[in-house]
This record gives sequence, structure tokens and C-alpha cells, in this order.
Amino acid sequence: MRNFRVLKDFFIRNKWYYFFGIVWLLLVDILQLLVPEILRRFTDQLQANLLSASEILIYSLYIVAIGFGIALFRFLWRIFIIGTSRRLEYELRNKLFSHLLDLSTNYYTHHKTGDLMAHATNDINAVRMALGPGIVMLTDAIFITVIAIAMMVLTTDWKLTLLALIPLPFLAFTISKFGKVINKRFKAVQEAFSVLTDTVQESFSGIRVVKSFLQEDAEIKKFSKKNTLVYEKNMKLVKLYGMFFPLVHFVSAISFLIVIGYGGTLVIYGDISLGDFIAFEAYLALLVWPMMAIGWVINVLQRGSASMERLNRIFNENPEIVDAEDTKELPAMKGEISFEKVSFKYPGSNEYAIKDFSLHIASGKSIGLIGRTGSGKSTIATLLLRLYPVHEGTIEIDGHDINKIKLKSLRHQIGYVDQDSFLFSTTIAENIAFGVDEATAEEIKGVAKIAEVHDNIMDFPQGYQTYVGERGVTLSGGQKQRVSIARALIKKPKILILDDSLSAVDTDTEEKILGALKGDLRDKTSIIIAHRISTIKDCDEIIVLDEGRIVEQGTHNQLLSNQKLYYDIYQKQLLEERIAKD
Ligand SMILES: Nc1ncnc2c1ncn2[C@@H]1O[C@H](COP(=O)(O)OP(=O)(O)OP(=O)(O)O)[C@@H](O)[C@H]1O
Repeated sequence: MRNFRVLKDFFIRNKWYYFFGIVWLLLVDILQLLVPEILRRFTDQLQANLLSASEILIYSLYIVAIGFGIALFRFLWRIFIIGTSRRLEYELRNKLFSHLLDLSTNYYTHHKTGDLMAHATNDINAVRMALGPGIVMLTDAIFITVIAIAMMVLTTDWKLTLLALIPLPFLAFTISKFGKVINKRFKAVQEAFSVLTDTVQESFSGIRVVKSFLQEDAEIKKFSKKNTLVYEKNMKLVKLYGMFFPLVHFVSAISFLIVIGYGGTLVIYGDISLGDFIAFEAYLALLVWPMMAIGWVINVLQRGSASMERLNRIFNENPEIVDAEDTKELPAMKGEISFEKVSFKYPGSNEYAIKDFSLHIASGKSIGLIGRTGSGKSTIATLLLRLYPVHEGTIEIDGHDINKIKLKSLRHQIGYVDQDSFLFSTTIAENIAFGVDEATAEEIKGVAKIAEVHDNIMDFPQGYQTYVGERGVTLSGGQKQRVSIARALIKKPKILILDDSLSAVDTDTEEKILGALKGDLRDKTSIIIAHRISTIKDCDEIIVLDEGRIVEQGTHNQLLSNQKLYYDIYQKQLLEERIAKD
């Protein structure tokens, strides 16, 4: 129960819903408990020949009225309690999603998306079950058990009650034992099913690879194996259910048997009336359900509590990067950047990705970053965006330590085109306008033109309203890169970072984009990361990185005359170009 403490605020806000929900629930129980009383009187009066036709009609009306009452109050408690638990699920899911988005990028390196999805679905559902249906069943079971047993003792016979109740604890015990195994097998079904879903998803998203490697049969076999596993796990569950219900009926039938035997004798000897006997059987029938429910309730509450514990662990996770108290807005950046002796290791890594990196970039200048793969180029970009905390050295923008600038203010003014050029499954227009609150069609078109992707977009029948991804067209790598560039430009950032963002376009298009960008970049500081020299040769300064350190620095011509690493890369690329042309 301690795990649910974080929901205190929710319970306080919704206390009246729970209170009245429980009132309606108890009214249903009271009405249900009235039925045996009516049966008792009816039977006794019928047996004594005291009933007239109009009285039979009145009894029938009682039963109908009780039926109506039960229907009405059942409707109400469902709305009040189950409705509230659905609201809890809604609020928890929102809270979890926004909390997860607040966490630093590093969190996602160590947690699998599949696990996070499981928290958002299974765990939240388990908490909802505990605090909705779980509470209902618990209240219901306790109330009905206490009142039904009290009525059996008070109105009929305590010895008969005691005898009739003997099998019921066994029933509760059997159900709780079965419940545990059912739970385990149900979980196994879910796990097998989730493995199956993963397999299907991977086969579909890698369909081109599957087909080009002629792996259809192998994939079908793999699928069939996983599917067999789901079937087998389901069959185990079916068998268990197959035994469970007959066993429940068998154990409860023993109670009825005892009542028929001993209760019947009491009626014959006149110790209790026939009405008492009928009412007693009806109370006993009411008791079977709470006995079944108790085992289930314990399971549901335990699962809910375990799930809440897992969710609390996520809620207690703090984002590594937050605005400290002394951070301030930097509303209008000039774009002067300075790295001072920055060294950086990724969390959990022993190797420095960046070592002693010092660089000053005057506002409005363009910097080209080049180096072998893994030399630390992208790391420079992520550090400037403060996606990871820097502990050694300082990074400043306009003379302000980036740790002292509000994150929103910092990231809002940096346009970042990442290496993956990830696009969302929505329209091209919405993808371009992703980083701004509002954008006119003209603005979207303007940046698409600079990024040299406007003509491509207009070739699609639906133009800017074309859907990207699974529901729409598949853009080529180069088209994706250019849409991502447009997405960064529309923010009108003061600093623009292109991380290998022109690698998938040919050199002619690259030239056109760089030409168009030139005008736009005049008042921006730009960092262009590339593998191809053609992308960065016109930058004001080029930095050559190797194993996280600056090994060369200067303009294109200066670096060529140095005849070191840059020169080697240049020669190699010239040769490659020549071979490609021949
Ligand atoms: N999230 C991460 N966790 C741990 N190590 C990382 C992480 N990201 C990158 N690295 C490591 O840091 C080093 C620098 O990587 P970085 O991505 O900056 O290189 P890069 O020069 O941009 O490479 P490429 O040209 O292939 O994009 C590499 O050794 C890489 O393996």
C-alpha cells in the first residue's frame, strides 16, 4: 500500500467519487441481500396457504423493483469507481509520458523502448485494475460475506451455518492457489505474444532486406516457431481454466450438499421453516462469489502494488540536465561559441570521446568539422546542445557558460540537423514546422526551397500534405536529410549544426544547398560536420579531429598545404571521385 502513496493527491481530489461509488456499491449488496428475505417470507406464507393472488403479484413487484434498483446502482458505481480508475489511468499515463520526455537522453541509452512501452501499458493497467475493480471486489466481498453469514446465523441456525461454511475456506484457498498459477501462465502468454509482435514488426520493417536476401521462408519458419509458442502457452492456460471452474463448482456444491442433508433434516423435524431453508440456500449462493473474488482481489492488489513500485522507480528518476537556480534566459543570441579545454566521456564509458577540445568561433562564422568515424564530431554537437552534462572544461555562448543558460533558451536558438534525419509519420509540412508553434505555408515553402527539397515535394501528388513514413511515401535518404534541414531552418536559429546532413545528396545538389544556405547563414554561426571535403571546403575554418582531439585547424587551402591528415583525406576522396567517373 506504501507504493500507492504518490497517488494521495489523486485520491484527495477524487474522494467523493470513491465515497459515493462505495455507497452505491453497498446499496447493490443490500438489495441483493434482501432477496433471500423475500424468498423466506414468500415460501413460508405460500406453504401456510396464506398467499392471495394479489400478494403474489406484490412479491413479484418487489423482485422486479429490486432488479431495477440493482441495475441502477450498479450503473452508478461503475461510473463512479471504474470511471475514476480510468481517469487515474489517463492522468498516470500523461504524467509518465511527460516525465519520460523530461529525462535526459542518457536514460534512453540504458532503457529499452520495449520496457518503457510495457510500463506505459501493462503497469498502468495493473494499477488501474487494483484501484478500480480491485477496490470494488474487496468492498463487495467483505460486506457480502459479513452480512450473509450474520443473516444465516441470526435468522436460521448457527450449527447449519458452521457446517455449510466448512468447504468455503478450501474454496478461497484453491482459488488463490489457482489464481497464482493462472497469473503466471497468463504472463507467459503475454510475453510469448510480445515476442511474436516484435518478430512481426521486425520482418515488416526489414522487408526489403528479407526479400533481397531471399529470407521469406526463414522468416515464416521463425514466425511459425514463435506462433507455436503462443499457442502452447495459451493451451496451458485453457487447460488450467478447464480445471478451475469445475473445481470451484465442485467445492461449492459440497456446501449445498451439506445444507440439503442437514438443513433438510431440520425442516423435516420442524426446527427451521421451509422459508428459512430456501433463504439459507440463497445466502449460501451469494457467498460463493466473494470466496472466488478474495483470491482474485489479493492477486490484483499485489500486481497493482508491484506495478506502482516499478512506476515509482521511474518517477523518482531525476533528469540529469535541468535548469539550475542561477540559469538565465538568453533571448537574443549573437552566436559566439567558445569551447575551453573540454574533455568528455559518455556515461558508463572509460574512453574520452573528446579530449582537451578548445575552439573559439566568432559570431556569424562557419566551421567545418571533419575526421574519421568515431573521432568525436557528433559529440561536439550534442555537448553544445547540452544533451549531456560536461564536467571538464567549459562551453560558452556569447560569453555565458551554457550551464547557466535556460535549456529552452539554448535549444530554441540552435538548429540541429541530426545524423539520422528522423522524420515523424505525419505530413511533410508538419515535419518541417515541428520546432515552431505556428508556420505559414509560405514560410514552410521558403525553407524547403533553401534546403533544395521544394521541387521534390511538389512532385508528390499531395505536395506538402504528403504523409511520410508507414502511412505514406518513403522519402529517399537525401530527401529526408533535406526535409530535416528545412525543419532546422524554420526555427530561424542563431546557430545551425548540420551533422553529416548532406552525405546522402549528390555533390551537385550539395553545392546548390550550400549556395542557397550561404545567404541564410550570413547572420548565423554554423557548424558543419562532414565526411566529404566538398561539404566543408568553403567554411571559414576547418577543424580536423582525431580520437577526440584537434589535430589540424585552418582554411581549406592552409590545410592542403600542411600535407597532413586533411591532405590525405582530400587525396583519397579525389581518387575515389576519379575512379567513380571512369
Ligand atoms: N551514447 C554513447 N554512449 C557511449 N559512447 C558513445 C555514445 N555516442 C558515441 N559514443 C562514442 O564516442 C566516440 C565519438 O563518437 P561520435 O559519434 O562523436 O563520432 P563521430 O566522429 O561523429 O563519428 P561518425 O563520423 O561515425 O558519425 C565514439 O567512440 C563512439 O563510440
